[in-house]
Amino acid sequence: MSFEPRSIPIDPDAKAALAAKGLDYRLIDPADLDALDGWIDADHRGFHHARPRDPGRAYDRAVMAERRVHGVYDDAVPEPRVPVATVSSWPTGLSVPGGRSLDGWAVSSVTVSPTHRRRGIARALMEAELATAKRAGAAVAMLTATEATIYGRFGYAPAAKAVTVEVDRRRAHWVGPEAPGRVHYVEPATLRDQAPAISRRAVARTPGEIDRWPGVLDRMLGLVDPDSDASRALRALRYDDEHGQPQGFATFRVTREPNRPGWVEFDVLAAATDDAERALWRVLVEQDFVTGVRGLLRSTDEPLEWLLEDPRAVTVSEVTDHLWVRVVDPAAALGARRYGAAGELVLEIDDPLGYAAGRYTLLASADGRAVVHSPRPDGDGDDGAPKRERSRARSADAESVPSRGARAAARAAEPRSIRLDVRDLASIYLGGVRPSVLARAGRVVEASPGALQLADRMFASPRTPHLSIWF
Ligand SMILES: CC(=O)SCCNC(=O)CCNC(=O)[C@H](O)C(C)(C)COP(=O)(O)OP(=O)(O)OC[C@H]1O[C@@H](n2cnc3c(N)ncnc32)[C@H](O)[C@@H]1OP(=O)(O)O
Repeated sequence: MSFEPRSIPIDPDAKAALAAKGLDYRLIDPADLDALDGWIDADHRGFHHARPRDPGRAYDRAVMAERRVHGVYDDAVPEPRVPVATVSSWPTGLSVPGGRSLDGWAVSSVTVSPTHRRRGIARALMEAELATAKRAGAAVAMLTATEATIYGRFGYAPAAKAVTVEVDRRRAHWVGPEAPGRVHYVEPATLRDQAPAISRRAVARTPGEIDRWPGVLDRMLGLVDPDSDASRALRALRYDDEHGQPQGFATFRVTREPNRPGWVEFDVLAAATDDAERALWRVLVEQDFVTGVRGLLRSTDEPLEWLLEDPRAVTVSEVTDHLWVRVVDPAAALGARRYGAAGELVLEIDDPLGYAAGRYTLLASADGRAVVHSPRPDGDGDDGAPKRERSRARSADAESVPSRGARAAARAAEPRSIRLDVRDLASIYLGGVRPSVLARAGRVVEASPGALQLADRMFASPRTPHLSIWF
């Protein structure tokens, strides 16, 4: 999905709702630098950051020029050029199981000034973003959240987790295979040309990752403000495969007191291959004169403990809901991913805001591809599934049914169905949690026997979903 995000008109409902509170909801023209700088100041203040200065401000201006940036203005404040609320958004791909990229709508920079909080400003902004996502043709909206209690009311739910991984250096004895390629130290600036392609491939193979926006790799590589202390402390590693092709990179810092062993800290490890992932981990954990290694925003499913003689050298903490997803077009979202098992499953989705409500029939074949049928607009109850697709999916699904009689019964039966809220759909969508776990929590309801077991098998993802950046 690539288009000018500012081409969509401003949401009239939010404009009217905020005008009724004496506030002006505006879409900012990035060429109006005074307005953009006021917005950037409000965004920094809203997240309790220090006032921005160059070159960070120049970076923010460049990033926001690619986005849809809204501010909410109150003429009664002493500095009316600084908005009392902010939000930014942009179209971007979300990797889904099977390797495809789903059209998504990323939402970020949601702040409301403490002087204007709890008057429904964030609600107006968030509802407008959903309407805009729908107009943009996105299948999902998505965000990363400061607090886990804010976004459920708008239909978002955790879809991919992230963890902090710590490794005790003294116990980190490598027993994993040798990678066929080599890891090199490189200057971060030399990665500028290679990082985007490696990163694209790493994103594509991991459900839950979103496309990297222009400029973010410069920030990761410390190139936005290369003379700052933080950037100068950054070291970069690159893995080249046995043919000399770059397949992964990582950046890290060592924090230490004088004459004391330090800690290796990193939050960037992008690997397009398993060899690259292993080799980079190895160099990170096998450093001398360090106490340990701390990797931030890592997967819940890192292979690391299986690569060390002592798996207890690895500890996992700060397990967080990281990627939040809100399904706005279930047919497009469900049709984009591959499924872990063939079958026919009906999803009866409840959505208080209406976007995803309805009955969706998911027909997955043995190769994992699926077609999705939703009710016809005339509401005659026929899901419109072509008979040929239905019988193919059913017969593949019936392979596990033992007897001929049972197979016939299964074929004659109504398709299996589950009932769930749009938030639960978001949580099972990438395979981050099994539908049966949400059923145990009293959220997903098995509407016909065997439906949960089928749903568990279908929604399973061969690779655990993971998002390794904040956005
Ligand atoms: C995607 C991102 O950008 S994540 C970043 C979120 N922003 C921050 O954390 C910055 C600091 N916080 C803030 O700026 C504000 O507190 C915001 C943006 C979270 C909320 O703004 P407000 O305008 O006060 O929210 P608003 O009045 O519209 O509240 C809407 C609903 O959310 C609830 N709510 C708002 N903030 C919170 C919160 N921090 N925790 C729990 N519930 C909240 C309100 O109670 C209200 O509930 P209801 O309508 O169901 O009764």
